[in-house]
Amino acid sequence: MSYADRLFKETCRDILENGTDTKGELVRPHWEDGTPAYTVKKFGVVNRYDLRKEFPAITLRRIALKSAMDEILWIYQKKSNNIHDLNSHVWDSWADETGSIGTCYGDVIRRKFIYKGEETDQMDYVLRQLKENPYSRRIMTNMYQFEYLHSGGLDPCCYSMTYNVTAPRPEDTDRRLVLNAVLNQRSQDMLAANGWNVCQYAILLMMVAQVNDMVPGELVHIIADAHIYDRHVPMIQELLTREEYPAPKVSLNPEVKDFYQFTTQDLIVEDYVTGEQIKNIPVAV
Ligand SMILES: Nc1nc(=O)c2c([nH]1)NC[C@@H]1CN(c3ccc(C(=O)N[C@@H](CCC(=O)O)C(=O)O)cc3)CN21
Ligand SMILES: O=c1ccn([C@H]2C[C@H](O)[C@@H](COP(=O)(O)O)O2)c(=O)[nH]1
Repeated sequence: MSYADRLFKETCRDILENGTDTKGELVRPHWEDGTPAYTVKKFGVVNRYDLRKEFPAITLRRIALKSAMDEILWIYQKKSNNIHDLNSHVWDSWADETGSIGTCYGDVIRRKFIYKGEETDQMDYVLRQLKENPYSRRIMTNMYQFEYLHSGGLDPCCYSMTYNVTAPRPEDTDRRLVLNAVLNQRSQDMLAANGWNVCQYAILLMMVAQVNDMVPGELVHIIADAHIYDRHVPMIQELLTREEYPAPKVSLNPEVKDFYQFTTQDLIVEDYVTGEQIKNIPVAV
């Protein structure tokens, strides 16, 4: 059974049983009808996924893996902040009339800076460090840039990825170096986006590993505020009763050796058996 299902269920149960309620607090998000969107929340959730064992997709309901990858390519490869460059509609509510979500996400990744005399951007910096200096402990992207927050549509939730290379363990038959990462997330909507975010960053780790001829290893997901919105509680309770299936097999077209050449066509998904999709999840804006 999928390990991601177990972790998802454990995290949600923990939030419902031991979390605190924000009801009555001054909360920013609201529902479409203007009602404040309160949550039950848990501070400081840490989930570890080992990509050498299986892909971390929940099977309780289907995660749209190609759309999830498309959004990650939008941020880290196209480095775009315009929803017209995105194939899904998940960001529509946060865009202005030109389609821009402002100075956040891809806009921050795209920004140039000078590193050791050369102009680069955050993603190119990561790719170059992994090639030239793989054992460095300074390989990261960080989208939480205070000087740009005021004109962004939404402060980034998944805001930093720290890449870290380890040697293969004695029992590993694949003797290539292992690429791990810590994903830091300040805020997590468990129903709408937990499964989605985990799969996105697993795919990003797989892409970055492949272009460096490394094995994707552990993804450590650190969530500061893991929450379930009030209107999502019945849907989460129903998900908790669902059957779990084995994790799907997810791989990348092995021909792609350049991070900037990946497309969603290069994602190969096999044996993804899931429970029924939950239609029309209300998203707090
Ligand atoms: N309250 C809230 N929750 C979020 O998850 C969220 C925000 N706000 N603000 C911006 C983005 C948009 N996000 C979203 C919104 C919807 C889906 C969603 O409905 N995903 C569908 C598939 C969508 C598709 O195939 O195009 C799913 O089934 O996972 C995912 C991420 C994550 N973010
Ligand atoms: O990738 C994402 C993007 C957004 N979310 C969720 C987390 C929160 O529920 C909202 C953002 O509201 P804030 O008040 O800015 O925290 O969006 C997510 O889980 N994953």
